Amino acid sequence: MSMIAAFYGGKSILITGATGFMGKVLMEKLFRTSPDLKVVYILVRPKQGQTLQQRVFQILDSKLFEKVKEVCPNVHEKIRAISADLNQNDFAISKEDMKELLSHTNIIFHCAATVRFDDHLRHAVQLNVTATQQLLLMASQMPKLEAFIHISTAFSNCNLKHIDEVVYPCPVEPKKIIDSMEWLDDAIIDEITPKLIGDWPNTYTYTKALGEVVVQQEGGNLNIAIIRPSIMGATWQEPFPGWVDNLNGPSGLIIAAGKGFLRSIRATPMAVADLIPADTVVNLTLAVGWYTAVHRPKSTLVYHCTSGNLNPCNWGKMGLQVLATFEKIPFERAFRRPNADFTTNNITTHYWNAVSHRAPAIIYDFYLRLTGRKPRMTKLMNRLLRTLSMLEYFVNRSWEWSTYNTEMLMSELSPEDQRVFNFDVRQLNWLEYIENYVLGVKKYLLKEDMAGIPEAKQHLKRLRNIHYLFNTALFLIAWRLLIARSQVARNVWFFIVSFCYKFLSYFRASSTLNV
Ligand SMILES: CCCCCCCCCCCCCCCCCCCCCCCC(=O)SCCNC(=O)CCNC(=O)[C@H](O)C(C)(C)COP(=O)(O)OP(=O)(O)OC[C@H]1O[C@@H](n2cnc3c(N)ncnc32)[C@H](O)[C@@H]1OP(=O)(O)O
Ligand SMILES: NC(=O)C1=CN([C@@H]2O[C@H](COP(=O)(O)OP(=O)(O)OC[C@H]3O[C@@H](n4cnc5c(N)ncnc54)[C@H](OP(=O)(O)O)[C@@H]3O)[C@@H](O)[C@H]2O)C=CC1
Repeated sequence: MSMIAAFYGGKSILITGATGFMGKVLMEKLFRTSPDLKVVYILVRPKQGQTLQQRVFQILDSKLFEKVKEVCPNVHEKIRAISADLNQNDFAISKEDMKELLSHTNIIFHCAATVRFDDHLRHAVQLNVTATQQLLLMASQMPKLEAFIHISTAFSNCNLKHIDEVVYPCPVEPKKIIDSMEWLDDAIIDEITPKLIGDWPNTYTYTKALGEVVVQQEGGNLNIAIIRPSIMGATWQEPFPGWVDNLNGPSGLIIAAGKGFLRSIRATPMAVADLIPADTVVNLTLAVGWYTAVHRPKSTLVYHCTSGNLNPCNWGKMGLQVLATFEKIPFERAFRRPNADFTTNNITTHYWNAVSHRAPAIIYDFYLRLTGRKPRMTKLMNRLLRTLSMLEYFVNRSWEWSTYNTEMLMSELSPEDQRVFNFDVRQLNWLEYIENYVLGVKKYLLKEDMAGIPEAKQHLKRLRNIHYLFNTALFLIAWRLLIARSQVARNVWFFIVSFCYKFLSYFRASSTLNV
């Protein structure tokens, strides 16, 4: 019997960010392994015209929850969606709901965050720092609370090269940042943001670092742990391989490459691609929840959930495997044949951006205009280039994350728990994982049918022919223009033609003699 699964039985668990990528995988695993848990409270905001209940039903109706519905048929009764907005005071939770949360919650998993790299500092601070502070305050009023698990990111200290499982101080105290956000206006915040974030690459990583300091400073007597996943990718094994439902991290770029929009990316092939499957993160999170509640470590432990030091894969290997998978499992209606490459310096990056990204977009938009349609490719390409520029920081560097606490925890688990809550990335086969990832992107993100693969392959063949035809025509036109203008080119041309003629004549003569 799994001790961890048994631990969550009968418990009341509060999850923030349950509607997000990680939150859904976390809820799924909790219900599948501990169907006898008492209740999962989730803090949800109404969104896109959907009520809370509609959002919950949509999640439960997805393929991700198919197995859960078999093991825990009354799962919908065990999820209690609480209307909350983490940007508001007291999260805008009603008095009754707050009372219920405070009196019943046993474990908190705090996953909610803004993960946008370009978020305005005020908003990023509100969600990633102030909301964490408020949640800690709530937690301190929960008499039955056994553990508070805060999800951070391995990149919260990406301004360092070697990162230990400790909370690092920030140059400016989080309290001062929170206070200043209250009275500074947006224009001034915009102006001081680069100075405040210093050598952090964006407001996301910076505010996640501040969030950790808040957890450490204001955790009081709570049993707290911090988990730092690296780049969370599709699921590895559970509930099935390849599940992913948003464009963050590599997923959006896999689509862009598979559809033929992305042709080159400024990345260092040898840099470590520190991906970590979402189910691995969730397994570690649940194990940490159990360990923190049962063993009550004296200080706040930080756990790195990374792959680089145990089972490294680099961007070069990952890119090649992604491309190889497109050969077997192409995406439908590609714009061009998938054929991306890595560039390593500014000049080649600008060159390929002009030739492989902007020029085809302009030509295609011209064609759309000619055929009476609205041009859209240049806009899409500009967005892609903006996204690439934001991600570049992470694909041109390698970090070392120590994983002592994570390995210590692994050794504390029973063999059964090591199996059920496996977070040992040494067992991960990257090639297989990446292939399943690409397949998952096709099935669950693009919602493409596998039956369409033969047609997708045909389409790629047509694109290849168009490509050859286009290149040949371009070459002939350029050559014709050159011959018309340059005596040297004409001489070269006559030399080649006469050489070919002589070669053919010799070949014909010798084959006649042989006969
Ligand atoms: C040798 C052969 C080589 C071949 C290579 C080819 C294969 C390619 C494989 C992949 C290789 C490299 C992948 C590198 C990925 C590295 C990621 C590193 C990240 C590490 C960070 C730390 C991890 C974390 O802690 S948190 C999670 C990370 N957070 C994110 O990823 C968020 C990033 N996104 C943003 O910040 C924004 O969305 C932004 C700034 C990118 C775009 O903002 P904007 O306002 O312009 O647009 P949106 O409104 O957000 O969206 C507009 C539009 O774009 C779509 N979109 C959104 N995000 C992405 C994306 N990441 N990629 C592609 N497209 C994206 C979005 O859906 C919208 O589409 P619509 O159609 O308009 O709805
Ligand atoms: N994805 C990754 O690669 C990595 C993620 N992490 C961390 O893991 C955690 C989960 O990330 P992930 O699941 O990918 O993120 P998502 O963007 O998928 O999910 C974010 C969640 O936060 C919720 N949220 C955002 N704003 C509010 C608000 N004002 N009120 C209530 N809820 C809100 C979202 O709700 P809604 O659905 O309403 O928008 C959503 O449920 C984050 O803490 C992130 O920093 C760490 C490393 C890597």
